[in-house]
Amino acid sequence: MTTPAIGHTDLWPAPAATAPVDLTVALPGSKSLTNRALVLAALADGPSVVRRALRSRDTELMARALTSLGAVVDTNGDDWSVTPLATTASPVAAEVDCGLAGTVMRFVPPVAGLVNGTAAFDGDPHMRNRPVGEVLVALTALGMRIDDEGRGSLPFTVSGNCTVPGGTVVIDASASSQFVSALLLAGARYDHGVDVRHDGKPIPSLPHIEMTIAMLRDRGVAVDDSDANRWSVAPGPIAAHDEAIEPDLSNAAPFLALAAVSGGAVTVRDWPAATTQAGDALRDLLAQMGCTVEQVTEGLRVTGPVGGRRGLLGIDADLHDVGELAPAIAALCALASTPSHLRGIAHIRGHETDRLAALAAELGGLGADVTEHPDGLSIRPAELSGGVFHTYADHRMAHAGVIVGAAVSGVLVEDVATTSKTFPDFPGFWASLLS
Ligand SMILES: O=C(O)C1=C[C@@H](OP(=O)(O)O)[C@@H](O)[C@H](O)C1
Ligand SMILES: C=C(OP(=O)(O)O)C(=O)O
Repeated sequence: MTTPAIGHTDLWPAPAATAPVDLTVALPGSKSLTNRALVLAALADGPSVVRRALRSRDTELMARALTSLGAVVDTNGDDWSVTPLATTASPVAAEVDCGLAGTVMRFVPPVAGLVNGTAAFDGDPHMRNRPVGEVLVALTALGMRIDDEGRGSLPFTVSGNCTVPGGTVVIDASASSQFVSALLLAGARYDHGVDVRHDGKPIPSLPHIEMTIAMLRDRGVAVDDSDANRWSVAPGPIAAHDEAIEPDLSNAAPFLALAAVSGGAVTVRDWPAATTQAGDALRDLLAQMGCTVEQVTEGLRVTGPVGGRRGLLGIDADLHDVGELAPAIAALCALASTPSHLRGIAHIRGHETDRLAALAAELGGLGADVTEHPDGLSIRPAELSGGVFHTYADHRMAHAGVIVGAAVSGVLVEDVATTSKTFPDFPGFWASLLS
């Protein structure tokens, strides 16, 4: 496999955890919940509030995208108020910067068909490689006008005329669950709703589709998901709704990993008792790796094994449903005392970078014994040493780098600022915990 191109050169000395930590952290809100809440608020039948919204690059790009289509999103403060799009307003000529946000590139085009005007989509250089063609073909079949010059990727233009016929569409969503979520989020606003069927290899990241369905139902939208690989959204209004955003449980991974590698304890405040977030799987994954995981009054408390990384166990895990956890888990596997096999994650080659190639290259570069497979990684115990950990503009690669750096001295994480995609001032917060 080829190693992705390396873009930035700033090197950040990752702080080491020289003793077992004992920390309680409050984490920023979920990217997935914030961006869904913003899209649904823009399509709703009245004003909504997104409480404790995540303020990060992905969510600010989403707010800007919806604003350019005619919604009003007030991002001052922690609670963001949203006035929905007015479909009869004078024509828009929007330019939508997707950055490197899959949720913006996939969730906003289905909305753009409902406005009067055009929306030109583009993003960061790597965004042109991330898959979106299935969404564009589906939207065309549902009655929207899209011009991508046959590329099936960014850049493309959506021309909307306030109504979308909708109906039945068959897609292959094996590259990303976001293809399905995208069509469901806006589908109630199409004349005939939307009936999405998947035909292809199994869809990854299914909890994210559950999240989409739950949020639609919270807003009074009828969704039939009784058949496998088929979702039907009835046409009708999307009720205005105030949503309190849960902490981002996937972004909890590096913090809980600190407990695992140092043999200390970390409590993440306000861990929800029930959630659709994929990051909730960390409870089970970390327990399998030898950590003690308890729900306490303040939140979720993880205590690392005695001896820290020396007592950390490898894991054989299918991460198909929770691929966004793979970089952090792979970093822990590289520090563990027994072998690991991470499977079912071919799709993460289409994430912010080819994460399997990047993890093999960067963990391997620090001495880890990693074999890259078409759909995963095998990682055997090895002595790691310091060095440069490249991040490929991928926030979760940076998380993997700082996890290794907490356990191994001399790790330099390149472009740690890329964490701003989903976390405000991650390096400042991380360093404050280890100073
Ligand atoms: O819908 C969402 O909010 C997400 C879905 C998943 O995408 P894939 O299905 O492409 O893995 C996940 O990895 C991503 O971080 C967020
Ligand atoms: C895959 C991810 O992001 P995106 O929403 O850009 O797909 C991620 O955050 O791990």
